[in-house]
Parts: sequence; structure tokens; C-alpha cells
Amino acid sequence: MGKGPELKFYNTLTREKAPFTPIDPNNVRMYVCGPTVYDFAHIGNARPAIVFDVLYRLLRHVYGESHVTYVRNITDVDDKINARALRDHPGMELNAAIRLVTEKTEAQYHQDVAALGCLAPTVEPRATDNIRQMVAIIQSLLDKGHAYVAEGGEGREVLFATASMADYGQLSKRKLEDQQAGARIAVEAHKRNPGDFVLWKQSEANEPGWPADFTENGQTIAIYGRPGWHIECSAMSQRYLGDTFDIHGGGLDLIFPHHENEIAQSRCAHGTHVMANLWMHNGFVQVEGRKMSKSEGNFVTIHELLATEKFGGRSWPGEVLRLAMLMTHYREPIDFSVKRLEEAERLIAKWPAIEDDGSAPSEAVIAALADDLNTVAAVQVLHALAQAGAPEFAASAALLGLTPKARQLDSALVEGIEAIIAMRLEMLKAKNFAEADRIRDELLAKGIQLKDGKDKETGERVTTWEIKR
Ligand SMILES: Nc1ncnc2c1ncn2[C@@H]1O[C@H](COP(=O)(O)OP(=O)(O)OP(=O)(O)O)[C@@H](O)[C@H]1O
Ligand SMILES: [Zn+2]
Repeated sequence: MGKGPELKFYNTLTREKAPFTPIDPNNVRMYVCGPTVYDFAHIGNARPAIVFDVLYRLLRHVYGESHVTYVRNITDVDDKINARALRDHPGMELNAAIRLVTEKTEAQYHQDVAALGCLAPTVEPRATDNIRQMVAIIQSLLDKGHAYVAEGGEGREVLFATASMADYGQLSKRKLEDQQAGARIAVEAHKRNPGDFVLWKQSEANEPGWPADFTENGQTIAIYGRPGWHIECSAMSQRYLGDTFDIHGGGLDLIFPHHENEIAQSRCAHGTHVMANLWMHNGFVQVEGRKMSKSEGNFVTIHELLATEKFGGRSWPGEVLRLAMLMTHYREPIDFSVKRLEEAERLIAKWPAIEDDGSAPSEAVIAALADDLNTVAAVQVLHALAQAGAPEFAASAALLGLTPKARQLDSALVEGIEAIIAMRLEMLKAKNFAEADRIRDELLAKGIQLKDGKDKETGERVTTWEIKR
């Protein structure tokens, strides 16, 4: 530490590129909003996963592998999930249907991002495991006069009082007055201010819900309910990274209202000046100039791209998609096309498939990434290194997550991994440890690391997997 290059990043909060100084260089802390698990991730969702994976790798290189904590959550409670569960499993008890939807989607997400060469985050908390933390933050907002209980159309709600925060709107540079005048937010009678947003809302008996007692003006109000989306990230980031941390990331679309409201909740509850010092946002993956999104219906899922012939009449290796993304600066929009993937594939074809031998990455690649994650320049340097047969090539490629190991993680292997894990669990049950160990080692040689553990509730043996770091 101290020896490394100066890192500079563009900060959405200040609209400036500035040198990055971690609060504690022994524990650099980053939070990135993860997926809402109701549907397969599309290519647009892949972008933040890849962009912040490169940042994670860079930080690990500069500060040391054990000195970076990367948290990316799983949003597994959301009304979009309820709607999908009702649609896909009519007749089934709603909570059971929700579990089916979220477990399947989460497993697919892990497969997808692993196939794109993304390292597993240090912690991947689920919203539903952090309800207690959310309730505590909401209570502290009530105590400090930043929240209130109101009777909404669908029952009781606890709302954040935007007018109670003098500098609400700093990140998105929106003023409360503008929002009222613009009236883009539907005026709801029970809200003191149209911009006030839900922290907690009442659930029907068959909807996902948790009992919670809130106290407002000395009165206890019990609301069996569920959290709003924004409070989830405030709770999980505080739990794993503290009241104030270094970096918060996500796609551009999250600046408002999601990140603005995370900031409002966290700062008002903890009495801090900032939630995170550096806010980084990736640009959109677009199709014919429009954001790729589920609601637009113009999306290609990562799974379709990697494992079917739906895009361009063929399947594509994960590494090609990853490189295609990195050939555009993370803040620029990307128009997604077959041509772009072909371009990335042609480049990769010219590179040697040598193992990362642990040698040092090139200074020029590090310098490019240190300059607001300039992956475009980094890829150019990498290509030059490949052409020159330079020994730094392998480690430099690895810094971008373009490792020979990722190359071996072909979609067929990733597709089969869950079945292999199930088979191995059977072997462990039968005490056939030698064979189970052999499978574990074989997968490790292919870059997949198995992790054996126990389910907290059932005590049953469970095995998860991730890309070997
Ligand atoms: N077209 C896109 N380009 C880049 N990033 C995107 C795009 N669409 C979503 N993201 C990012 O993906 C991450 C996961 O978001 P989330 O799961 O909430 O997606 P979503 O809201 O379901 O997607 P959609 O916008 O299609 O409805 C967020 O950081 C979001 O900003
Ligand atoms: Zn979030």
C-alpha cells in the first residue's frame, strides 16, 4: 500500500473525477445493488456485474486481496416477484411460489455472472435475511422525525418524510420543489409530500410479510408487512460495510429514486454527512438507442446469449460478451449488436491462451484502469502485449477478468454444474469421500471452486460454487 498508482474515478455525487482515498486502506468497502430475482438477467444487467468486477479486481490488486470487501445483494422481496410468482404458479401458496421463483432466478444469475468471469462478491446478502436490520433503521427514522405512519390505499405504511431532510436530492440534483411542480410522481393523499416513499408496508396474510412493532410519538403500532426496495440496501450496506463506506455502484437508472432514497434513509438514520464517498454508475446497454429493459421487451438474456442460438444464430462464449462490454468505457452507452460481439471475438482469437503464471500485470494496463476504469485503453495495451509476446500479458488479462480459466468455463460446464454438485452430495451422504474429493479437485482444475457448508435452518449439507479467485 502507498506504493500503488493513484486511482481516480468519476463521482456522480460531485460530478467530478477525483483521486480516490479509502477510509481504511486495510478494508476498502464497496456496495453494488444486485438483481431483483424474478426473471433471468439480461445483457443490460450483465454490465454492472462486469464493470464492478473489474473495479473489484483493480482494488484487490492495489490494496491487497484480503483488504477489499465487496457486497452485492440479492433483492428477494419485491412486488415484481410476487406478481411473477402468481403468474407462473397459479394455485400454489404464494410464499411457496415466491420461493420457487427466487431460488431458480438466483441460481441462474450465479451461473450467468460466473460464466462472464465475474468473481463472487465477498458477501452476497439476501434482503429477507436482513429484515430485523431494516426495521431498526425505520424505527430510528421515526424516532428522529424523518418518517411517519400513514394509512395508504392498501393498508398502513411507514413513509420517509422527504421534507425533513434539508439537502435531499444531492445525488440526482433534483429539488423537492421541482418534483412537486413537475408532478411526475402521482399525488397520493396520505403522503405529506409527493416524493415521500415507502419504508414499510402492510401485507395481506398470504403475502410475504414479517411482524414489526414501530413506535411513533410514544405509541406502538404493529404492522405485519414488508420493506420497500430502498431500505433493503440501506440495511445490508450498513450491516456489512458500516454507516459510511467507500464506493456505491449500480446502473445509471438507479441514481433516482433508488440511490437518492438510500442516501436519505442512511444519512438521516445514522446522522452522517455521506452514505458512501464515491458513487459510480454504469451507462446503459441499448438496442437501437433505447435502454435494454424488461419493460421495453427488447432484451436478450445472458443465458440466451451464452447457451442458445437466439442471438445472431449462434451461441457466444462468456468471455466474448465480457470483452465486448469492456471495449466501451463504462459510463458510455453501448449499442448492442452481433457486430460488436464479432469484433471482440476476432480480437480474442489473436491472443495467446497462456496460463496466468503469477507474474505482474503491465503498469500501462494498471494506469489505464486507474484512470476512471479506462478499459478501452487497457484492452488496447493488452492487445499490444499479446502481439509483442510480452510476459505481462497473462496477468494483465487476468486483471480484466479475461483469464484462460474463464475461457475454460464454457457454457456446457456451467450448465452441468448443479447436476454435478447434486451427484457429489449423494456421494458424501454415502461416505464416498475419495470420489467426492476427486470431483472437487477436478472442478478446481477447471476454475470452479466448491464450497461445502450447512443450511442454517435444516442443518443439511449444501454445496455452492464460485469461480476460483
Ligand atoms: N440496459 C441496461 N444497461 C445497463 N445496466 C442496466 C440496464 N438495465 C438494468 N441495468 C442495471 O442492472 C442492475 C440490476 O437491476 P435490476 O435487477 O433492478 O434490473 P431490472 O430493473 O429488473 O431491469 P429492467 O430495467 O430491465 O427492468 C442495476 O444496477 C441496473 O441499473
Ligand atoms: Zn440498492
